[in-house]
Amino acid sequence: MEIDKAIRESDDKRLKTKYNNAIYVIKRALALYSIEEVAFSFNGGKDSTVLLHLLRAGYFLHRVEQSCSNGVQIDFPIRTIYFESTSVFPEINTFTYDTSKTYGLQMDIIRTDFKSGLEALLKSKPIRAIFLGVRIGDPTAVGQEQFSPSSPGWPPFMRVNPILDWSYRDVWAFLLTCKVQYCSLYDQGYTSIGSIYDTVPNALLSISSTSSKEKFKPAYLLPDGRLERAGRVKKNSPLDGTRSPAVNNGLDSVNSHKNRMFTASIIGVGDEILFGTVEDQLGPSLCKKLHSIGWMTSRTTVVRNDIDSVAEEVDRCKSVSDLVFLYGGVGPLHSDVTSAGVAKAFGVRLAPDEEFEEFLRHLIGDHCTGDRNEMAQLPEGITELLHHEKLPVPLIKCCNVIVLSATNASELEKQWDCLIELTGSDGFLVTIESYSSKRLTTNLTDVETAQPLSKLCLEFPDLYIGCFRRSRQGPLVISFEGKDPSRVQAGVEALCKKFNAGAFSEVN
Ligand SMILES: Cc1cc2nc3c(=O)[nH]c(=O)nc-3n(C[C@H](O)[C@H](O)[C@H](O)COP(=O)(O)O)c2cc1C
Ligand SMILES: Nc1ncnc2c1ncn2[C@@H]1O[C@H](COP(=O)(O)OP(=O)(O)OP(=O)(O)O)[C@@H](O)[C@H]1O
Ligand SMILES: [Mg+2]
Repeated sequence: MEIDKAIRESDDKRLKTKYNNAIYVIKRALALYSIEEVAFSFNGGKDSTVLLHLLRAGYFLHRVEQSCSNGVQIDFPIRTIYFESTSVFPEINTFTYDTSKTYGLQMDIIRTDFKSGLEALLKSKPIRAIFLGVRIGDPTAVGQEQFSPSSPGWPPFMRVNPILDWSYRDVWAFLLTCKVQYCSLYDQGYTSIGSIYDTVPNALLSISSTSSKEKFKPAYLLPDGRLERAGRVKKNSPLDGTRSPAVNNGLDSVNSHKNRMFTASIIGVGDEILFGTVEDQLGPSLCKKLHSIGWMTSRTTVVRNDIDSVAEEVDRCKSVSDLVFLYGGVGPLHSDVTSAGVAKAFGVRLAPDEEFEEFLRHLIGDHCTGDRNEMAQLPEGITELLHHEKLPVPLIKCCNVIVLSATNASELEKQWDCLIELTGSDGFLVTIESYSSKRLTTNLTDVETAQPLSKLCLEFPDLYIGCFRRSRQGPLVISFEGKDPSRVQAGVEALCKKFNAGAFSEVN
């Protein structure tokens, strides 16, 4: 069988592992369901093309194991379904029909929507399981396993996803190693194909050209598979191939809010801090750093090394803060539960991240191999790696949650500087107008100062006016914080006026 042979002869260890796992899933499905009970959902896309050849190989190997085959090539009896729509690219349509002919597929063409098409199909055929080319990173993959029952509201069948854990790079390694045909659009800069209305070539593959027609490199040259959907245009937005929504990443909204208040929450993960064995340096240090760029820390907490404790706190903070910073509990140990807690808070699972794995391999060496590297498991579909040349391993950002791997103040200093550099003046950690502050001390009693201070707070609602003392007997310190230095000064003067001259002195 030519596919099996091509993989066995290849020296790509990773591809072999992915292939063997996918074949295992296919063989289990063929053992669980009869051939009449399975179907293959094929649409001419790259992922379903990979799946077609895996199914051909898997079916062949299944037959060999059952001693039904003498090794001679057999045809492909798995029912194939294609939902043909009027908005499909003609190249995709032609490729799907041509491939069906080449491999003798029994193809059912369905011209209604997925749900009603499947309802009708399942009524007329004994189908119980459908093979799909869904992969981690596809928006529809969230929450799916290799065997996942169809969603509530859909007709009942088993979704079988043999290439769920394949990356973009794995897909291309397979197609090129097996030298199989794929749709011509992938040689013209398309990296993931939807309908003609929502798909353009991936701008990251554009070659600058002097002629009027823009040229693109082939899909397999995309260096970062996480950007495969950068050629998908957001629904309801005009087609614009030069500025993809995936790359823009919501920065416009940050820019337009440059003058508003930004708030952060800080979560430390560490039983040791709670036991009092270790003194927390990172929380206070982060507060200072955030304050220095004009942010307001609205909450700091320390939670136990326990997935639910982390998840509950992240869930609470992520909706009320612009950014949530987490530190502690990062690594491969049993107590390193931070990633799992973040995943749980967002309702996604942990999945292997190939790119992160590569960084860890460079750092740790080959002690941790491929899929078994627990540290390389990150919240699926929501993780962005923040790269900086000074960081041996990128930082992890899941929506508005940033996981810092620092364990002491100097490591934090470095990671913070990288974050600030990375996000520049208009990124997610936008530097806004910093706080201006003044402090006064006084030997007046609390009782004497209380009422005038309350009034002052009403007169200056734009200032934070706080009081603290370093000892019960020592002087009272009154602090003024605000974005407008002249208002801070006015607040200070207004307080001094309420008392005799010399009642207050300014301190740093
Ligand atoms: C055979 C088949 C089965 C599907 N089953 C489900 C399902 O159980 N639940 C669901 O939410 N979507 C299901 N879908 C829809 C897909 O998740 C997804 O919406 C569709 O592939 C369109 O993807 P696109 O928007 O990226 O083009 C199914 C699609 C196909 C073709
Ligand atoms: N119109 C369709 N007809 C049949 N199956 C479909 C259709 N659209 C999607 N599918 C199934 O869903 C899977 C995932 O679709 P998706 O668009 O993510 O992948 P693809 O089309 O194979 O590749 P690409 O990401 O390059 O578009 C497909 O591999 C296929 O199994
Ligand atoms: Mg597609």
